[in-house]
Amino acid sequence: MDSLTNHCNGFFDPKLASEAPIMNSTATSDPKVVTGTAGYILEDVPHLTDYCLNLPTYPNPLQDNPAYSVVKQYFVHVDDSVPQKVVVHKDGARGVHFRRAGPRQKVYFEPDEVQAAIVTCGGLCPGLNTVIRELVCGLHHMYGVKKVLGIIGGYRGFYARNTINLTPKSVNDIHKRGGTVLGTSRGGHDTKKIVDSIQDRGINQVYIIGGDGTQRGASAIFEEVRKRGLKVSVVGIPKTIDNDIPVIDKSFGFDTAVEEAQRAINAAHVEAESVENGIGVVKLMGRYSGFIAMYATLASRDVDCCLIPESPFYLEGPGGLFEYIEKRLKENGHMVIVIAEGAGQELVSESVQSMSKQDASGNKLLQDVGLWISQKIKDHFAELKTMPMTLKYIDPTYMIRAIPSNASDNVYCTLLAQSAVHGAMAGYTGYTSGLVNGRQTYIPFYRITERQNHVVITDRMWARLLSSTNQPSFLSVKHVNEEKKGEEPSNQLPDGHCPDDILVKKKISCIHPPGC
Ligand SMILES: Nc1ncnc2c1ncn2[C@@H]1O[C@H](COP(=O)(O)OP(=O)(O)OP(=O)(O)O)[C@@H](O)[C@H]1O
Ligand SMILES: O=P(O)(O)OC[C@H]1O[C@](O)(CO)[C@@H](O)[C@@H]1O
Ligand SMILES: [Mg+2]
Repeated sequence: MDSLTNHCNGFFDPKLASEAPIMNSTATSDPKVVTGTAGYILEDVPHLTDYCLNLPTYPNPLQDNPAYSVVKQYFVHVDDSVPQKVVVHKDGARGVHFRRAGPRQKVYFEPDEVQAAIVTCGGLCPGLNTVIRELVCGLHHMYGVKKVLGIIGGYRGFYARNTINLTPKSVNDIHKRGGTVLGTSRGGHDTKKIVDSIQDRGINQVYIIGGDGTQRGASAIFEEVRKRGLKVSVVGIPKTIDNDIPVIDKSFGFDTAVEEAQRAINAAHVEAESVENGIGVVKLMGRYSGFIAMYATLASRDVDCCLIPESPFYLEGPGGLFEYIEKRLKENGHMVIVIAEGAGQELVSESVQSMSKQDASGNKLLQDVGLWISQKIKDHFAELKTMPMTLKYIDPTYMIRAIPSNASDNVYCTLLAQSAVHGAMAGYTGYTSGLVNGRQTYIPFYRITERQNHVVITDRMWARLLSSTNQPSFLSVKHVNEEKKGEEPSNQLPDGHCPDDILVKKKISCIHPPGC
């Protein structure tokens, strides 16, 4: 393999490989922001030509592909962008936009020149294999790219493990399996070693599938690649079962996980309603964000109480959980509680000795809130003596993420993967491929990594949940006002997502038009 094919200049003249790359004026990776009339802002993504001069372009091979040549306007117009907010006021600014994903007229790689690599990092999520499959097939069938490496075992696989060759044949039916055929890991991100490996192997397109931590790692890789002047497109594909990645509509595998959670909730409901004063407790994933618990609750309608990390609750006294459980049992004879793994951690730490351990990636390891709350409820009713009850605790944690993705997630994964490939072939880099308001876009890494997505408990979606379960909000009017005061003003958000458009404005600097 030619180890120089991923150098900006080495592609043309091997002698230049040892020299410093020629950079143009945008060599530092400041955000690329374009402004237009009526408050239009494009938060653009980096391009290889930002730092590699005189790169040759080639006609997109898709123009000769019979499947695509019949499509009117198949190629995306260079000025197409997608608004982050679709609800607007008549006098409001047009706001932040992202570059629309899709194939471009010109590409910056010849098929034979491409050496792609795919890696999966972080926890499992339904759909990982589908994304891998569609990256391989997209590269192969749409662009004629034959060389695709699978990096084994997450980031550390770049420098500590073997790679495998991925072909359309070898990935043909992997989408029917849960997990990731490449394996995954936490920790082990060593930017320099990873980029050394990218350089040594002649990799010039890197597809990095993973959650918030992974995207931070991808951003570091992009910066190092850029610093070294390598012609390497670094592309993130957002994966998170917790739906905690901001900006995007939702993450792939989320619907599958919510659907699978229904089975656990159904079981808890059947168990609970079959005995006198039956209580079913189901613990679902959600380290810092309670989206799975919230959507699983809304979908099921059998849940009487949903507890998530974003909504603090308390057990004893008026308005507390125990009071509500007693009331529900008196009214209905049974109840179901869904609790996200990150809920009530402050309460658990009070009663269980906190170990404050971290996993290999630095994520806080949580106490088992499901077991804890089940025991607390049992103790409460044992003390009460007047109300015998039966509690069944179900923990389907890993079952909801280790399954293959459902049909709609498969389609979603396919579009994500194909968009990622189109972007890399067109020379874009340093971006996450993501769905914004139903459209595929390229989002700069800093927008993905600057914060986590959380359920906003003063938003309509949480209100819908409260009205469907009739559970207490556990919040006083004072709390709600404080919560609202702490938020950035927002009027155009998808329900249940944090406002985030303001955050970035503090960080970005305009580069176009001059003087902006
Ligand atoms: N700030 C960071 N800089 C560089 N690499 C990071 C950073 N944070 C995490 N990583 C790396 O990213 C990989 C995945 O991180 P992590 O285990 O936090 O999972 P994740 O991508 O957030 O996915 P999920 O939380 O959904 O399972 C790990 O290999 C970790 O070392
Ligand atoms: O046990 P593992 O593999 O670290 O994964 C658990 C974590 O992964 C997540 O699903 C995020 O991917 C969290 O909800 C959960 O805390
Ligand atoms: Mg994470």
